[in-house]
Parts: sequence; C-alpha cells; structure tokens
Amino acid sequence: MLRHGLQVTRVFCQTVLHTVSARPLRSAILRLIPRTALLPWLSSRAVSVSEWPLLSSPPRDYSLPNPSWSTEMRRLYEYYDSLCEKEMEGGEKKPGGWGRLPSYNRTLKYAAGGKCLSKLLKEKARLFTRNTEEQGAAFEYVVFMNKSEKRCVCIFQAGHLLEGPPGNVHGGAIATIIDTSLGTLAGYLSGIVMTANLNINYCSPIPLGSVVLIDSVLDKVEGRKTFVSCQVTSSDGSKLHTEATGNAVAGLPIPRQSQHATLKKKMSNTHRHLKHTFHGRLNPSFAYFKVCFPC
Ligand SMILES: CCCCCCCCCC(=O)SCCNC(=O)CCNC(=O)[C@H](O)C(C)(C)COP(=O)(O)OP(=O)(O)OC[C@H]1O[C@@H](n2cnc3c(N)ncnc32)[C@H](O)[C@@H]1OP(=O)(O)O
Repeated sequence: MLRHGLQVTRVFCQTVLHTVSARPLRSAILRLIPRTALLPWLSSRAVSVSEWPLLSSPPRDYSLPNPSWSTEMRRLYEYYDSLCEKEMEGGEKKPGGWGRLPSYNRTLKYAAGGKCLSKLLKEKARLFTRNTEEQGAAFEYVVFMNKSEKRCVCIFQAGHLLEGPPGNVHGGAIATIIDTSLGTLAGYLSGIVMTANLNINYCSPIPLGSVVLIDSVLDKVEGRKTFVSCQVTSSDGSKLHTEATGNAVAGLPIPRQSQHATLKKKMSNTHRHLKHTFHGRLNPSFAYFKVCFPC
C-alpha cells in the first residue's frame, strides 16, 4: 500500500516537475510536497537534489575505496593519496602535487549526444566503466592526476566479469581502461576530447583480480590534437603488461548551421544544470567541460 502510494506520488512529481519549467513555481511545489515522498526519485537526479538544500549531497564517487578493494589496491591508493595530502599541508596547495580525480558524473547526460535514446533512457546512462552495481566485479579504478608533470596514474583492479582468455583480462577491457586513462589525461589538459586514434601493444597477460598501474603522460600537443601514451605495469612496476599511444582531438566537430541552434540550446541547459548542481563549484573533472563546448 505504502509502496503504491509512493509510486503514485513519484509519477505525479515527475509529471509536475517535467511540465512546470518556471523556477519560482517549481521551487514552491518542491516546498509543498513532503520530502520523503520524493526521495526515490531525487536520489537518481543530482540536478533536482541541489534545489533541495536539506537533501543536497554530492553524487556518488566511485573512485573511493570500497570493501572489494584488495590490500594491494588500498596500499597504492593510500600511497598516492598521501602524496596529495602532503601537498595540501598548511591548508595551501603547493604547485606540482597530485590530486585524486573523483569519478565521472552523469550530470552531462543533458549534453549533446544520445540522440536516439528516449529521455528516460538518457537519464539512466552511466559511464561504461562504472556500470556494474556489484563492487569489484568489473572495473575498480581511481585516477590520480599530476597537472604540473602532465601525467596521471590509474590504479586498476580487474574484476571477474572482465575475463577474456581463461584467468586473464579481456583485451577489450584493457583497451577500455587505457582509453579512459588517456582520455582523462587528455581531457584534463586540453578540454573536452574524443579519442581519434589508439594503438595498443599487448605485451603480457593481466591476471584476473590483479592490480595494475596505468601510467599516462602527455607527449605533445599539436593544434587540436593531444598525443598521449601510457604503460600498464604490475603494481610493483616490475612487469610490463601493455603499452599504448593515443591521439585525442579537442573540441566537438563544428555542427552544421541547421544543427547549431539546437546544440547551443542543449549546451546552455547543460551549463544551467551544472551551475545548479554544484553551486558554481566545479571540481577538476568537470572543469574541462566549461572550456570546451564549442558554443
Ligand atoms: C573525466 C571524464 C573521463 C571520461 C573518460 C572517457 C574517455 C573515453 C574516450 C572515448 O572513448 S571517445 C569515443 C571514441 N571516439 C570517437 O567516437 C571519435 C569518433 N571520431 C570523431 O568524432 C571525429 O573523427 C573526431 C572528433 C576525432 C575528429 O573529427 P573533427 O571533424 O573534429 O576533426 P578533423 O577531421 O577536422 O581532424 C582534426 C585533426 O585530427 C586529425 N584526426 C582526425 N581523426 C583522426 C584519426 N582517426 N587518427 C588520427 N588523427 C586524426 C586530423 O588529421 C586533423 O589533424 P590536423 O589538424 O593536423 O589536420
């Protein structure tokens, strides 16, 4: 009965909030409806949560330690995390230090793209590498960025769903985490990018369940192209598993004149959502989106 009531309330709220666009009226409605009735819906919508001061909470950060992390994964996390902390001693951030990047946030589901998906499906979109609910089953990783060295290190623990050859990680899964690491570095340095080219040499298999380091560096920037490369090694650095080079092209392809107005509107919506979600405090992993939208 209670569940049915909540469902009815949820559908009602969705209908009202989707149709009522005027902000003052929308805020008034939000104040009138009991907060608990909206919890299930709000929990999946960071944008609306921000309009509700008491319920405001940061989106889930998948790059923080969880019980599935092995001792080695935690050890490496703590090592790089301690480098970040040392740099922040005295309340000031010294240049040249490391910083942990929080996981990608789907606030950008409102950006251009996903044209063929219904709005409902778009809202459910998740970053490919973060799409498994079971902790430790697939990609467990965290990225630490060193901006002054133009380098990032990704600590990656490969879960049992990533099996390719028996007992080892699938080459496509390795390519995915490499693309993510290189894309994150290129995006951090050059603004929003698309991987244009990725070359991978698989040198030795990565055992399932093991922890590896993906050390990515900037090679050069030429116009819109950012050339990056990485090495995937065992956690102690003694064994080379994979090496790769990539070329990421900054900026979105320039839309044709007829598409320009629609894209511009979408982008302005995205900026509005970002502003309301984070109250203008964009974290490093979002900062690049500010710069790069072409309109
Ligand atoms: C915190 C967030 C973390 C998120 C991490 C996730 C990272 C995931 C990264 C990805 O997986 S991206 C998805 C896979 N990539 C794609 O789907 C890209 C598909 N390709 C495109 O969209 C376009 O081809 C592209 C944007 C890459 C380039 O199109 P443009 O029309 O903007 O560029 P244009 O063709 O004018 O070329 C610009 C330059 O790039 C070069 N270029 C383009 N495609 C290339 C290619 N394939 N290989 C090498 N170079 C290429 C091209 O030669 C040229 O060089 P020059 O300036 O020197 O003339």
